[in-house]
Amino acid sequence: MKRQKKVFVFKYQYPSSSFFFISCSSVFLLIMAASNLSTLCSSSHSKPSSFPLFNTQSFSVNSNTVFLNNTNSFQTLLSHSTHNPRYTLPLPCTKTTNTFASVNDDEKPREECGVVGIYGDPEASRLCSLALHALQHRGQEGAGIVAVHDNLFHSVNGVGLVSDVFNEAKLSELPGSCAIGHVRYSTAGHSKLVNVQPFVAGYRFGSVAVAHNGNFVNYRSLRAKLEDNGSIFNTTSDTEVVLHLIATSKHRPFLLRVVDACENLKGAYSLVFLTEDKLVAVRDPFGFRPLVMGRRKNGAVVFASETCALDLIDATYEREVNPGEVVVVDHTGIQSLCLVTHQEPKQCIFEHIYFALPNSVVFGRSVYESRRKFGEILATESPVECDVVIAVPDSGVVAALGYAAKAGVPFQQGLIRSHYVGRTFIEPSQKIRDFGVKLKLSPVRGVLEGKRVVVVDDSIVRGTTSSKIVRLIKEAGAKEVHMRIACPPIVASCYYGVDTPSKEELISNRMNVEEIRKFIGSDSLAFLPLDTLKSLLEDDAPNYCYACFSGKYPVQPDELKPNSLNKLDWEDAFNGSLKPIEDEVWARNQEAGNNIVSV
Ligand SMILES: O=P(O)(O)OC[C@H]1O[C@H](OP(=O)(O)OP(=O)(O)O)[C@H](O)[C@@H]1O
Ligand SMILES: NC(=O)CC[C@H](N)C(=O)O
Repeated sequence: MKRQKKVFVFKYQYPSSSFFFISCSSVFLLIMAASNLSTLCSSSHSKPSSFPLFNTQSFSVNSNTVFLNNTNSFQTLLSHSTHNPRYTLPLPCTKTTNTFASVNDDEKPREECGVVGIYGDPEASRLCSLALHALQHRGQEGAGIVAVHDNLFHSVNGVGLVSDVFNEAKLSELPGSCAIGHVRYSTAGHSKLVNVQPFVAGYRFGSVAVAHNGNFVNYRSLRAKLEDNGSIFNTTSDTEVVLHLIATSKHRPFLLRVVDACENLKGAYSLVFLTEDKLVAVRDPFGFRPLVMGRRKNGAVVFASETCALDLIDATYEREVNPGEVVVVDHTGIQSLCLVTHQEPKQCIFEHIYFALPNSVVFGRSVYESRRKFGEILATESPVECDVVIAVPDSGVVAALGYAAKAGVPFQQGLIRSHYVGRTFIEPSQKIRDFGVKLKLSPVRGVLEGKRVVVVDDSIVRGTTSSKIVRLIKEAGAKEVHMRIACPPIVASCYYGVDTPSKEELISNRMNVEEIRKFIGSDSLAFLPLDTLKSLLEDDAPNYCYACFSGKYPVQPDELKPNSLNKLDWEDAFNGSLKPIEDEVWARNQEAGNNIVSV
């Protein structure tokens, strides 16, 4: 039986644009139809609460029943394959190129993926590649771009850095004025070509490409359900489920399929979709991961994970995609829908601490300013007699500048970072990994010798980096080494797109501050207290997720992250459901001592 859609529509009185509010079963949609793009998107940093009031008006979608609703409850409306040859869904209109390069893997918190989408620029794929360069810090495992031209999808992707994957010849294989791109760090599914995004799929009514930043916490159960209904998966990435959900949705048009798919998703997602004629950007109702919108002088609309990508391609920042918002761009203009009623957003504070570039504005705040303040607070709350302040480059630099300024002590470059070693230098064995820090960071003896040194870093995860750094600095002749960490202790794993290790592997979960100090060998150690961090954010404090510092998860993960030491390689095998085997067969196998492990 066809699902009956109950539709609530609100029209916003706004010159040359209309805002509608719709409810599609349990999902509420706010449609903001704009005939005048410049009018619609003229806001500066739009905050969650900046949505205007709505006036009710009947509106019918697909001839279904229309219901009126009260406007007031919405006043505070709030505000993540490339197709590759192994992808076997019907893709009659897709041309694909894969590029292979080296791939690394490590056990640090991995950066976030980065996404970009461009609508209406003849150089769409070139601009996408530039934007991906700007977002490279968010993912270094793989990169890809999908462009659409004359209803044909063209895709280039590969493992490695953007510069490894794209060159002039590759970009010339991506014609068209609309494109999406992705740089990947895996959270679900291993770091292999098959999981490099964007993914492209063909379904009954056309083709769709998707790029995702985030992590679906109900991925395994969704996948199991889809597989039970006959879906055949071609990757081991959580992102693929969204394509199956869209393909199996009974709704039409495409936009409602996206909304229907999102109804089923739990967790973090900043997504960009590309169809033959549309670019769609979606941010989950909690707004865990960032997504901004901008525009180029020629009117081309750009979506990107961070404003630094907009800056690079001369696009003017217009606003954030609000938590729970679906923004659709096509030849008729821009429509905006909202997936749910008011929810307090839970934006990732770690974007400000570590992931984002300091020149970006994330969640309406300057990352540079946040980090500088974190450093200042550390200097105020955890002062120590010292001669020099140094940073662990790169992400500790701005906080160190803040610390030095506040403490009135000179900031110096006591550690030189090799830019030929990636942000996530990886080695499979701990023994070799230990060389990683040494390879990446070299001490400057002249700065450190005989000095009492304050070292500022953004975070301690397992404690590997800190312990190596303290040793390096002491070997360079420092008299004292005082570690200052510009974030609270990380005690819980992230399920929303940050590939932090399991709880058991986090040093702050196993040791108190004094024990960590002894472990890393510093003369003193201080973290930024969580309460202080919250008070710095002032009224915005409730709008952030602190789960990695508190273990309080806004969206409960369906299952706990396995200890990476026990991670199973079959995760990437195409051998059926990834859902834990919980039935009798599993019990029998266990009794029989068969080697089947539930993760
Ligand atoms: O306690 P650990 O497990 O060693 O992880 C913490 C370290 O990892 C990150 O550095 P990374 O090299 O990834 O990033 P960066 O180059 O941006 O500083 C972070 O800045 C810490 O230095
Ligand atoms: N870091 C991310 O945002 C990862 C996106 C997606 N979950 C993947 O593993 O590819």
